[in-house]
Amino acid sequence: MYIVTANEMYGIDRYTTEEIGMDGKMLMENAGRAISERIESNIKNTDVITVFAGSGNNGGDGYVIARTLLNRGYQITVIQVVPDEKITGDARYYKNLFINCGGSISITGDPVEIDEALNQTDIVIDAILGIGVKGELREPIKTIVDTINDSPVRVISADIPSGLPADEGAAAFDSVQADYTIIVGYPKMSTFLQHTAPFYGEWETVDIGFPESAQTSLTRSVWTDRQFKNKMPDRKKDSHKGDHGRGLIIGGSEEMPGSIVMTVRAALRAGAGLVTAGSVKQAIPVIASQCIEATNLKLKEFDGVISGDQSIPYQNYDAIALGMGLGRHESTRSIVINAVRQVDGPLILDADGLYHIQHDLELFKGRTAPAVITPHPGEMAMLTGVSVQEILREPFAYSIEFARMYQAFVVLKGSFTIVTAPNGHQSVNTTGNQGLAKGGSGDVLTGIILAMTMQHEDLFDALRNACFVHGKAADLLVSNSHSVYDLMATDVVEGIGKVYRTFSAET
Ligand SMILES: NC(=O)C1=CN([C@@H]2O[C@H](COP(=O)(O)OP(=O)(O)OC[C@H]3O[C@@H](n4cnc5c(N)ncnc54)[C@H](O)[C@@H]3O)[C@@H](O)[C@H]2O)[C@H](O)CC1
Ligand SMILES: [K+]
Repeated sequence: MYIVTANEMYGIDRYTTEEIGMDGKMLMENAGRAISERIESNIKNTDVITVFAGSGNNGGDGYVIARTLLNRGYQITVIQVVPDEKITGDARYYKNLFINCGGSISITGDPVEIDEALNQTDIVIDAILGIGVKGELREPIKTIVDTINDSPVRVISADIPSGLPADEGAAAFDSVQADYTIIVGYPKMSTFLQHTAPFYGEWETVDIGFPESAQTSLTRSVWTDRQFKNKMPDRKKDSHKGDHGRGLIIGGSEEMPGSIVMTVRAALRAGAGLVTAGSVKQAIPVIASQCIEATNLKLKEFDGVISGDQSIPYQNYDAIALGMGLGRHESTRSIVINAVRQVDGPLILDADGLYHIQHDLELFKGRTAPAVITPHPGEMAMLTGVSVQEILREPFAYSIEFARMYQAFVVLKGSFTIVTAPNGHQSVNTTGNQGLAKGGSGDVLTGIILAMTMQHEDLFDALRNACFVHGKAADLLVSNSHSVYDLMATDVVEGIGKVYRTFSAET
């Protein structure tokens, strides 16, 4: 499922009308009808419905919905929140059809009248503004949006909650709070941003007839169950441990032996053939007792942390993960710097590994094998020199800038983790829940990433599948034996098996 910006959506619209030759009116009729079908399956036939229609094509969709539901016997009226001369083009055409079918319209922006209407309404269809919203809401629309939000009525938004920007980047906005949004064509970027996603309520998309060829330039999508299943490599019956990768995980310190344990366990559960944990001698007994399946590599230490002054036989491994529980001691830094310089297979940097590389990012440009960074928004802010708020406001843009500039894969973690490839292609993960907002979750993800990297031919697929498995494990656990309160990172490791069983054709 592709994710679009407003501009990309307008481009698809233009292509469909100008190149394919579909009439704009037909698209609007298709949109209004498809939305009406979904509305019908979400309401009672006794519900009193009010459509709020604005001046643009979103208002036009509103008039198609009003006519469709009126003709199906629903009690439905329209409040047009802009003066009549603003209704032009296709929207005017559909307004006239609604009137010709006996529909009734009141034209008002008066909050008292609107409040009275809301008191007699069960369902609001929000067709005030679509993806054409620009800047702050003007009056009377701003007050109307507040009035709708203050009312207990159920709100169904057409395409996008009115006022909400389709794209990332907006700091402040007023928006209708929808209970349910029926999105036209493709989900917009704001469906997957932490601060804008909640305005959509539940959502789904409707197909209005855009041709497949309209999608060719799109590079941003949601990673789905089906894609996970398609891209998950088969395990051959005659395979042996060497076929599933030999991974090295470097991290841990005397004070923090736990996080590398979670990474190692997750890598093994996720299917890595052989995993070696490289750490200080003080941490190895903990790692060895918690993951008896792993082998250990005792690294030189300095004051309880891994010493930067040593060489590591990276060439013996298929992929390396580095950083969890490493600590921020100056003497550890050159382990990270040297790894970025020397590891000539896939290198995954996480946690303190990212801290140590922050001033030497240029080294990524000299690598011949891929690098993966797995920052949370705070770490991404550190790496890019902007605030966390800025990262959260434009996670797609900051990820793409980093990935392109340093030719690295970026896994920007969050409620919608975004995976970005060096060529700028992006994928959003929608599995996972708030139970994952806990210490250790990132360590587990890194272990899964390491295992997936060694089992997939394509690294972008590996990263997307890793994020999928991590979130899905949490989802399955929360829907069965756990809750978003008690879920721990170690539970998520155990949940990996549930994901594989659920998606495996053999069980
Ligand atoms: N191909 C498609 O995606 C289709 C989309 N449809 C629907 O059309 C809208 C987009 O329509 P558009 O006319 O471009 O924009 P809007 O309806 O969002 O409204 C523009 C309208 O709003 C006024 N306005 C803009 N900003 C503000 C503001 N801050 N305050 C107040 N008023 C504002 C502006 O003056 C314009 O008059 C899309 O979302 C779909 O719902 C088609 O129906 C089918 C094809
Ligand atoms: K809307």
